[in-house]
Amino acid sequence: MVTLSEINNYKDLKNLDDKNLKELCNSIREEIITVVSNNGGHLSSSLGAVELIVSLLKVFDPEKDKIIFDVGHQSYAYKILTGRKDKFKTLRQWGGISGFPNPSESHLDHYIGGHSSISISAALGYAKARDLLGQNHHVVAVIGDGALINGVALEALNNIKETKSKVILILNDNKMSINQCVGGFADHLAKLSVHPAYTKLKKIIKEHCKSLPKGDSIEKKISHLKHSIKHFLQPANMFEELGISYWGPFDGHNLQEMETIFTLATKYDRSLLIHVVTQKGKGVPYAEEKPEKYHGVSPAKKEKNKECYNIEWSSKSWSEALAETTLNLAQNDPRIVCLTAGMKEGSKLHKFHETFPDRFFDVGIAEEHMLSFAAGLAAGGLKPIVSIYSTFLQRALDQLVIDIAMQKLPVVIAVDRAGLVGEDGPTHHGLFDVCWGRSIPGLNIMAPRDLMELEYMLKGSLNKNEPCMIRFPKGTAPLRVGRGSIYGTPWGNGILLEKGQEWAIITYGTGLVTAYEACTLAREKGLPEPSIFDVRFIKPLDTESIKKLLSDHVTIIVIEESYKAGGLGEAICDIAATEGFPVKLKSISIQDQFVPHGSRQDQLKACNLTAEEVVKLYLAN
Ligand SMILES: Cc1ncc(C[n+]2csc(CCOP(=O)(O)OP(=O)(O)O)c2C)c(N)n1
Ligand SMILES: CC(=O)[C@@H](O)[C@H](O)COP(=O)(O)O
Ligand SMILES: [Mg+2]
Repeated sequence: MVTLSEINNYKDLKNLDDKNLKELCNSIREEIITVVSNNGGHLSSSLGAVELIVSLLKVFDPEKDKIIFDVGHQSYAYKILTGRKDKFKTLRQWGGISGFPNPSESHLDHYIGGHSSISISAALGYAKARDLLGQNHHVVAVIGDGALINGVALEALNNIKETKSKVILILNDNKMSINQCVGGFADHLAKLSVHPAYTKLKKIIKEHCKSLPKGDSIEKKISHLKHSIKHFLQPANMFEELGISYWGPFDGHNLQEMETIFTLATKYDRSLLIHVVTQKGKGVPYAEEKPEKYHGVSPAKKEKNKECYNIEWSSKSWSEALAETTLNLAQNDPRIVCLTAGMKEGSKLHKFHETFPDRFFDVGIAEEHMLSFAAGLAAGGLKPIVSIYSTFLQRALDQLVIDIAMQKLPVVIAVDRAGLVGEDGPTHHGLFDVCWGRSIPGLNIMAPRDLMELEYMLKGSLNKNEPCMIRFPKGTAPLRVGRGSIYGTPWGNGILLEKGQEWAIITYGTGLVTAYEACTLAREKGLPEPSIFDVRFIKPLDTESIKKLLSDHVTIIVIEESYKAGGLGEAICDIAATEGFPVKLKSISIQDQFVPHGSRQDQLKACNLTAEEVVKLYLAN
């Protein structure tokens, strides 16, 4: 029996027959399950793509050919087979290998993964570069049915005919994004999967696939097969209409079938799309049954929130709290509608969907469309709440600026996963929204420090009749941070939570936790305790209160889990410089770097966002 331990890398696949390859696939699955159970990671997609990746690596040579995985959350088998077998146990850990492809990790990762739907564009770029530079290799993009519907992927499909450089697209169709794929494209792919012409074609190909000859006769076989494919491509097919040959659908778990088709694709002279049908979660009954539940698995070791003076933790995540509050508010206001771009699972919006199916819109992975759609809904008189991760909001920056802010439309954007996100790493941190958000005229940006504030800010934003962004992090939400009540603090004002001496911490959101920890540490060390000021509203800023803090303290430390450039620290520096306050102003924020994957604790430490560093900074001259 062949197991992973007998394989060094993909080059060894050449010597394995079908039976051995099947055994190897089982062994790869076992390794993926073992590591993901401990470290967390993207289980269902990776399980579903094992045979696909093994077949790709039998036919293509990644030393020469370029293979680009869309998102890359399905590429664990590729990592294992391309020199990272031993390191795979460090998946997503600090200093270990990334959960996504990354060329800085291996020269066999040809493009960075993390965000979806860019693989066709990247492949087309690689292919055009190859042709203009007179090189000779294959370029393959592997894209899922969920990722395919995004605007970027569709723009790339549209450009293939014009670009005239051959790319091989592999559409991994498992009928799932994170949740079930919905929409016109899903219907089109489903029709292709059952169309009688393709069923007949599949039969012929299966006949051809029974044995793949060597040498000259492969050319004969390919020419025969090509002829058959041409003959049977009659039904309406959007890929064919776009000038891309469509081959499929094939069984994405049938190694022989895929090897033959991929070999044939290498001989074909035009861009083509190979439609393979796979089962998300393949080989593991619980993942097959509930692929959405095992799409992203959390690490076995849960990070605990530290007990801290004046902070009471809840058992809810920020996402759960946002979803619950949205639902409660929607019960009393029929104009409230809720939107997500394929993230119903992570954003915990099931209950809203079930309760108000007509007021819930999952647009699929289509962030740009979602924001313009929300703008239209608001212009039409509704109150849209857009639930989106900070990192994915980057995709729709233009829509936020022009469609929403410039038209002053009352869209509420609930920005989830703001700050460091842990194991998903640099592609998924929400570290930019404050920096670019502050520069957008008329946009209100706020960060609740606890659940009471979240509710207050969501209600207030819905009444404000202006564009509002509410940002909150990944993980558990505090029930209460600092003083119990925010009532009496006017909308837009910051709040002095602790009155200390000599030094003050100015911050928002998760910075409050660090601030309270620093306060506790200062007390333990016999140092003066700081004032703690929560700005609450990052834009517009409560300038008057900040001026008072600047005049009442010798040292000010600004803490923010966001990039320094364009952040709160700079805004306060600006006030201090303009008004000429003779204050020592220091800040701890994210410096000019992409923060690697690992636990959130590892990341906070690496970015100096800890109580120890705050106290150290206070003591430094
Ligand atoms: C721009 C962007 N939006 C959202 C996501 C979150 N996300 C990651 S994988 C995924 C589903 C992708 O579905 P598909 O491409 O079909 O791959 P599958 O998970 O089915 O293997 C989503 C929504 C992302 N990575 N990038
Ligand atoms: C690959 C991807 O983009 C998503 O699956 C993402 O990893 C989800 O993040 P959460 O686990 O924080 O929901
Ligand atoms: Mg899919």
